[in-house]
Amino acid sequence: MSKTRIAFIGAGNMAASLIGGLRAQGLDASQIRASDPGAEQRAKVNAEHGIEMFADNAQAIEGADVVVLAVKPQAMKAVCEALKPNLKPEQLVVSIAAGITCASMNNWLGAQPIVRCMPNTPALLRQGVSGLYATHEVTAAQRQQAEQLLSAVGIALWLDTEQQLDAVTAVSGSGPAYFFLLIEAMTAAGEKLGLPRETAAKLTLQTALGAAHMAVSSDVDAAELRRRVTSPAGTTEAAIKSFQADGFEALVEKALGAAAHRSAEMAEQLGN
Ligand SMILES: NC(=O)C1=CN([C@@H]2O[C@H](COP(=O)(O)OP(=O)(O)OC[C@H]3O[C@@H](n4cnc5c(N)ncnc54)[C@H](OP(=O)(O)O)[C@@H]3O)[C@@H](O)[C@H]2O)C=CC1
Ligand SMILES: O=C(O)[C@@H]1CCC=N1
Repeated sequence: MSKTRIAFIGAGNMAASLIGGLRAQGLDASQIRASDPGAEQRAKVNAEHGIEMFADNAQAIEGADVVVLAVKPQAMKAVCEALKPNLKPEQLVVSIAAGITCASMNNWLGAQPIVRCMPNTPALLRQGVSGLYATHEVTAAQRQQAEQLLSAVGIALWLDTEQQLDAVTAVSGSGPAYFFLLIEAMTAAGEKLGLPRETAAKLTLQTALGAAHMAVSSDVDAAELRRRVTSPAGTTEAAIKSFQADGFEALVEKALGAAAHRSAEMAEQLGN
C-alpha cells in the first residue's frame, strides 16, 4: 500500500470510513482522491482527511491503481457506464455496493479486474468486518491491495464464491442493525420493568459491549458462554426458554434469509 493510489467514487459514509482507516494506517493524503456530487460533502471530506476532492468521477480516477465504487446500488449502472471510457485495463475496481454482481459491473465497465466486497458500518470505528470476492482477472498483487484497503477498517475475509456475498450481507453487512434492534427492545423492556430509560439504556449498552468482548476473547464458543450465565432453574433460563418457545432461532434464520434473498433480488433488479 505504500505507493498505491486510490480513488473513491462516492464519498459518503462508507467511503469516508475507508478513507479514515487508510489515513490512520499511514497512507499519505496525496495517495487518495475522491469524487462526490455534493459540494458540502466534498468540503467535509477534504477538511477531515486532507484529500483532493472532485466533482467529476473521470478526473478522480486519473492515475489511480485502485478505483473504489462507493455509491448506492441504484447509482452503480450510470456511474460505471460513465466511467468506462476513462478506466485503464490495469486499474483494479473495488465495489462495496450491495447486490451488484461482478457480471453486471463487467457489462457496464468492460473487462476490468473486480473485487466485490461487503463491509459494515462499524468500519467507522475501525471495528468492521468485510467479505471479499475476486474475479479471475484480479492479480495476486491486486488481491493484496483490496485486502489491505478493507483491513484498514477491520477484518477482511476472502470468499470462495460470489454467491456467498449474499450471506455475508445478511450476517454482517446488515448485522449491526439487528444488534441495534435488540438494544432498542431491551432498553424498552427494561423501562417497562420499572427502570428509568437512561438506566435501562446504560445497562443494555454495557451488557452488549461486555458480552461482545467476552465472545470475541474467550476460548469457548457463544453457546458455552450462554450456559455459564444460565443457572439451573434461574432467571436466565426463564428468559431463554421464553425466547425459544417463541421460535427465536427460526425468527433469526428467517430474517437473515430475507436479507440474503433481497441481496440476490437486487442483483436481478439493478443488474441490467
Ligand atoms: N451503509 C451500510 O451499512 C453499508 C453500505 N454498503 C454499500 O456502500 C455503498 C455506499 O453506501 P453509504 O456510504 O452508506 O451511502 P452514502 O449515501 O452515504 O454515500 C454514497 C455517496 O455517493 C454519492 N453519489 C451519488 N451519485 C454519485 C455519482 N454519480 N458519482 C459519485 N458519487 C455519487 C452520494 O451523494 P448524494 O448523497 O449527493 O447523492 C453520497 O455522498 C452502497 O452501495 C451500499 O450498498 C455496504 C456495506 C454496508
Ligand atoms: O441495507 C442495505 O442494503 C445496506 C447493505 C448492507 C447494509 N446496508
